[in-house]
This record gives sequence, C-alpha cells and structure tokens, in this order.
Amino acid sequence: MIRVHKLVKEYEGKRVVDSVSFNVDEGEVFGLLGPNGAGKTTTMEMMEGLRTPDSGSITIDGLDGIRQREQVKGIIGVQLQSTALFDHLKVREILQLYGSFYPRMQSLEALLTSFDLKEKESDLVKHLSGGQRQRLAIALAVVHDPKVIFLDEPTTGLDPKARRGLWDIILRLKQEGRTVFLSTHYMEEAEQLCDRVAIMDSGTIIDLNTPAGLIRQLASDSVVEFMMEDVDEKELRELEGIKEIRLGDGFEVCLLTDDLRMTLRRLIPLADEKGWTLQGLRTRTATLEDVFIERTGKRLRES
Ligand SMILES: Nc1ncnc2c1ncn2[C@@H]1O[C@H](COP(=O)(O)OP(=O)(O)OP(=O)(O)O)[C@@H](O)[C@H]1O
Repeated sequence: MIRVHKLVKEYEGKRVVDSVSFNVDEGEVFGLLGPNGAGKTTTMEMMEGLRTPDSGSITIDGLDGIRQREQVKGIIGVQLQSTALFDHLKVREILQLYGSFYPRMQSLEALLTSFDLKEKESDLVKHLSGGQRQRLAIALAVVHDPKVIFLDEPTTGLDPKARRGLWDIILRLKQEGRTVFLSTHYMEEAEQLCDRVAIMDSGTIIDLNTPAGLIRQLASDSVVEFMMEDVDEKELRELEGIKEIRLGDGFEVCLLTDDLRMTLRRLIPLADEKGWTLQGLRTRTATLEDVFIERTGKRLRES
C-alpha cells in the first residue's frame, strides 16, 4: 500500500531523514518508533504531502506521493494534533465542516457512535477531555473514509484508560481494512497494536520487524531488576547468563540474561555472601523497550 524509497530531508545541511526505505502492506498497523528528534514526524509529514523531500520517492496506493499530492489527499487521513482543533465549534459542527471539504463523507451518526462521541455531539470542542479530543481528532481524519490513516503519537499525554480506548479505535480502523501508520514513543503501544515496527534513530531505520521478531533478535530474553547501593558491576557481570548490565539513575540495576534460572540461583547467594540488599527484586521478559535500548543505547521518552 505504501512504498517509501531512499527518502532524504535536510535542514540547514543536517540530514534529519537519511535514505529511509520501507514498505507498508495493505491493512497493517505499521509503527514508527523512535526517541525525540529521530525524524519520525519529518518522515510522516513527507508521506502526508506536507513537506517536500530533497530526494527519494513515496508511493501510496499506486499514486506518486510527491507529484500526485492532490489525489493522495483523497485517500489518506491525517490526525491533527488536538491543540489545532477549533475550540469554539461543537463536535457535530466540526465533523460536518471537515466532511464538507471532501466529495463524500461517512455518515455523521456512524462516526459519532463509533468514536463514542454521541453524548458529546452538542458540546464545544474546548470542553472535551483529552481522550475525547483525540477520539475526535481521529474521527476527523476518517470523515472521508480514507484507505490510509496517519497517526502521530495519538496517545501522548493520555491517561491509561483513555489510551486503551484509543487502542480499541485504532484496532477497529484496522478491522475495517484500513492501513494505519502510527508513530509512538510507547513501547507497549507498539507491541499491542503494530503488525510491524520500524525503529528509527538519528534519521535512519535501524531495524524493522514484527514486535515479536524484534524481541527474538535480542541476545537476552529475560530481565532482572532491583535497587542496590554501591553496585559491584564486576561481580554481577560474572553471574551465569548475564548478557548486559544497565545502571539507571539512582540505584537501579537491570540485568539482561539469557538464563534467568541460573542468574537468580547465583545472584541470591552472592547477595547474601556480600551483604547486598536487593530492593524490589523482580523479573520480567524482555520487551521492545529492551530492544530499543540495545539497538540505540537510548531510552525512549518515559511514559
Ligand atoms: N522545519 C525544521 N527546520 C529545521 N530543523 C527541523 C525542522 N523540523 C524538524 N527539524 C529537526 O529535525 C530533526 C527531526 O525532527 P522530527 O520532528 O522529525 O523528529 P521526531 O522523531 O518526530 O521527534 P519528536 O518525537 O520529538 O516529534 C530534529 O533534530 C529537529 O530539530
């Protein structure tokens, strides 16, 4: 459905998108994951026809994303940042207004119902909660029944309940057969929603796979976390199974292991012997966040 080939964008001589290529299949939810400044928004805005690439090509449903921008606009939907919504219009009015920009519009009633905005239809946009505003922003992106939807960090700043509400909506867009292109800082979101994820850092795609595939590539599959004062990294490194040690701010220790059972069997007696207190010891399986740190050495923005 989407083909991006060797896309390049420079600002003041600095390459912020550096020969990026990927394909997005019809009907998939494709995630672009990366830290602040990685180049996600610039990439998406070139795909949306809002910025012109310096070189490279974009094809969306067979149309040239650079030379056939007007036709592309008819088949894509772009979620506006909620701050850009017209605060002084009512929910129903803004949906009608956006619908009027296109030759055909989805049924207003169906939109209000499926985005859970029926009760709010006569409320002013400025009186909506964060989650309701985001639902409205996505409803506005699909008023013209587009094949492809671009969502730029749709759940940033939302509480967990509102975020999950939006996830349901995004999965429904997929069930309707639409292709969803999503940028996010939230690992859990990428794991839950995306069929495939491209990891972007410093203007390039450094990995692209299914969430499970990315995690499988990790050298370690489990993580042991605890808090400890005066970390003896050398002793910890010699524990069986340890692939990597990450020390966080404060006293946080994170051990990545490919043999959780053996690591724990050695860690506990070692802590007794040395008189270490391992506060809040817990284990978990590796996540996309671990993949991201391993590949980039960076953390994504904290949720
Ligand atoms: N119009 C512009 N002029 C100059 N530099 C820009 C412009 N837009 C973006 N940049 C720079 O390009 C780089 C990539 O920015 P971009 O917004 O694409 O990153 P991002 O991955 O979307 O980050 P975020 O998650 O913070 O939105 C950043 O260093 C940014 O400062």
